[in-house]
Amino acid sequence: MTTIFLIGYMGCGKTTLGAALAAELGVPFVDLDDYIEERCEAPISLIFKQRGERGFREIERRALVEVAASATGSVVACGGGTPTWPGNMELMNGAGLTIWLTTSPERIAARLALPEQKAKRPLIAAMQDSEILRYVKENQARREPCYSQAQLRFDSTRIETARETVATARELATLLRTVL
Ligand SMILES: Nc1ncnc2c1ncn2[C@@H]1O[C@H](COP(=O)(O)OP(=O)(O)O)[C@@H](O)[C@H]1O
Ligand SMILES: O=C(O)C1=C[C@@H](OP(=O)(O)O)[C@@H](O)[C@H](O)C1
Ligand SMILES: [Mg+2]
Repeated sequence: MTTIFLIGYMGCGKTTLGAALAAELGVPFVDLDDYIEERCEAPISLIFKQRGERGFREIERRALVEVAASATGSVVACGGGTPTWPGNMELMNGAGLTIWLTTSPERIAARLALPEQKAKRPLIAAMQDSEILRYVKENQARREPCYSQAQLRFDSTRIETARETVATARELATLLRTVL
């Protein structure tokens, strides 16, 4: 099977749906943030603190190149900002199938405002909950030209529970089996 790259904004469900989709398809799952944390032996928040966003993006680019070459046939959940670095969308579109997972900004903001979600995402960690929705809307709009280079788009706004995630992964797997 071709490698599947899930892209989309922070909190849209790439990691959650990606793991369920890989299980459904019976293929390995790679989360790019987890891969980076293992490689660097440091959490994403510390990498941002020590090297800044630019330093993180350079590490993320190298990780993506490695994963695209080594994890063929896997489902890969990217970080929300992976598509913004020059060449990353071209790399993924050339190496497999890219799927843009979309979810409403309101739902994303509600998920990201949860303390444990906020704490692991340095771009929003210091924000008041009331600032998050505006930031999500503005930042998502800025990133849209990158996300829209995906080959497929899948709206997961209606998924609200873990059980629905599994059902959706099944639906998506069925769809993918017909196109791959
Ligand atoms: N379909 C869903 N229904 C309810 N909550 C979800 C769903 N998908 C994700 N979440 C919640 O939102 C949080 C962020 O999801 P995650 O998969 O980490 O998103 P991403 O990898 O795109 O940032 C998760 O911790 C999870 O609890
Ligand atoms: O959107 C972003 O710039 C980021 C998204 C995060 O991944 P998730 O989209 O899985 O939260 C993580 O890579 C990092 O905090 C930066
Ligand atoms: Mg994730």
